[in-house]
Amino acid sequence: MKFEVLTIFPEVIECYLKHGVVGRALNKGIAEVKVYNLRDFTTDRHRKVDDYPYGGGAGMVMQIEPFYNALRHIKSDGIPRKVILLSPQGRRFSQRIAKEFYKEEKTLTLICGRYEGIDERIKAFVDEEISIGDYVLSGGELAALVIIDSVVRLIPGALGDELSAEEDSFMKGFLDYPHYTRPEEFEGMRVPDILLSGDHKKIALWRKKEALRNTLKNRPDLLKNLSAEDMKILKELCSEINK
Ligand SMILES: CN(C)c1ccccc1CNc1ccc(C(N)=O)cn1
Repeated sequence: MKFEVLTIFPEVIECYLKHGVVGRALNKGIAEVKVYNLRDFTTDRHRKVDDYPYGGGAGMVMQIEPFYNALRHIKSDGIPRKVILLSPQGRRFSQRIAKEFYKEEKTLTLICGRYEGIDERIKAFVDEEISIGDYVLSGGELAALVIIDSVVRLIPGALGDELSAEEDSFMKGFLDYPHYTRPEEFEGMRVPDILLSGDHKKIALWRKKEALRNTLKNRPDLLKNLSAEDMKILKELCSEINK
C-alpha cells in the first residue's frame, strides 16, 4: 500500500511515521509513504503557497498552482491513484471506508490544506473529499495521518499479532471490550475474576457481553442486525441492568 502526502509541514507527517505500528510497517516495507513539501512546487522566490481571498474577508487561501504543479509531477509516473482532499466538507471517514481504500489497492494521494482552505479549483484534480469528523483543524495533516494509520493497520503483517486486527471488535461493528493487565489489584480495583479463570470460552462470552454493554451505553446506533446469539446476550444484559 502506497501513500503520498502533499503538505507545507512535511516534518509533521514524517515524525509520526517513525513510531509504532506504522513505523514498523514502513520499515518492513509493507507500506510506503512519500511526503512532498508543497513549497518545492512554487515558482517564486518566497515560495508562496497562499494569497488574499477574492471577495475579501479574513485569512488567506492556498493557491491552486503549487498543488497543480505537485500533482502533475507526481502523476507523471502514470500509476493509478486516488487523490483525496482532507476537509471538514468531506464524506465522513470510518473503518468501512478504511477497508474500502485498502481493498482498492490504489496509491492514496492525500492533500493537506492550511490557512482558510484551498482554492476551489483544486476539486478538478481531487477524486474524493474526506472528513475525519465534525470539527475544524488548523490543517489537513492530522486527518491525513488518521487515514494512513487506520489503513496501514489493515495490511497483513502490519500488526505484530495478526489476531489483534481481527479481534478489533470495532471491525465487527461493536465498541471494544475492557482490557486489563498486571497488577491484579490496583488501588483496590481488581481484575474481573473471569479473566483469571483460564476458561477461554467463558472469557470470550464475557468479552462479547462487555463489548455489547459498552456499545449499548455509548453507541446504541451500532446495535443493528445483531446475530441471534448477540441478541440473546443483549437481552440478558438488559434484564441485568433493569434489575
Ligand atoms: C483550515 N481548514 C478548516 C480547512 C479547510 C479546507 C480544507 C482543509 C482544511 C484544513 N483543516 C481541516 C481538514 C480536515 C478536517 C476534518 N474534519 O477532516 C478538519 N480541518
